[in-house]
Amino acid sequence: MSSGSDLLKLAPVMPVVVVDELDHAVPIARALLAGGIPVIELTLRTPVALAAVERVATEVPDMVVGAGTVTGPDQVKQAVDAGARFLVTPGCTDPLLDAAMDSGVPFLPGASTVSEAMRLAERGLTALKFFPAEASGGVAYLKSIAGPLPGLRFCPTGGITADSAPTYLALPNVGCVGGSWLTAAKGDFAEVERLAREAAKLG
Ligand SMILES: O=C(O)C(=O)C[C@H](O)[C@H](O)COP(=O)(O)O
Repeated sequence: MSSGSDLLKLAPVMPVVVVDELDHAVPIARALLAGGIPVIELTLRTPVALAAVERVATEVPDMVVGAGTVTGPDQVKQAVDAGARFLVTPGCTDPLLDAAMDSGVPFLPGASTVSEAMRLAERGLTALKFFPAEASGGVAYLKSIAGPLPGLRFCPTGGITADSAPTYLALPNVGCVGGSWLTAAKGDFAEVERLAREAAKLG
C-alpha cells in the first residue's frame, strides 16, 4: 500500500473507531480482521488513541492500522511514530497537508466542496475523504461531481449506515465508505465480527 488510492481498495468499509478503553483496541482489531475487514482507522479523539494505535500495530500485524481525526501537523508525527500506516483527516489546512505529504505514509485528506477537492487534486491527491458525507449532500452530491471531477475517488464518511452503504458503493467515484457502525457495540466483539462479515460482503 503506497498511496491513498490503495487505501480505498483494502475493504468496502473503513471502520472508524473511537477507542475509549485501551484494552478494547486489540480485540476490536482482531474481530474486524476475523470478519474480513483488514483495515482500521483509530480516531485521535481520546487520551488513549495513540497508545491504541501502537498496540494494534504491535499485536495485530496483519491489520492495517491508521490514525483518523488528524487535525494538526504535530499529530502526523505522533501517529506515524505510534505505528500508523495511514492517516485520515476530516478537512485540510496547508500546514497539515505539508506535514502529511512529508510523512511518507498514505493519507486521505478530507474535503466537502468542489474547490477543496480541486485544491487537493492540484497537489496530486486523487483519493479523498468526503466528510461529512450525509450532511454535505450525500449520494446526490457525489453523483453530481463525478462528471466534472472524473479523476477523483472518495471515501465518504459521516452519517453512513449499513443500509445506505451499498448506494454509495455503487457510485463510480466511491472506493470505499467510512463509518462507525461496525464498532458501535464497543465491548461486544462477537457483534463487531458479525457486522464486519456483513460489511466485507459489500465489496
Ligand atoms: O473524526 C474524524 O476524522 C471524522 O471524520 C469523523 C468520522 O468520520 C465520523 O465520526 C464517522 O462518522 P459516523 O459513521 O457518522 O459516526
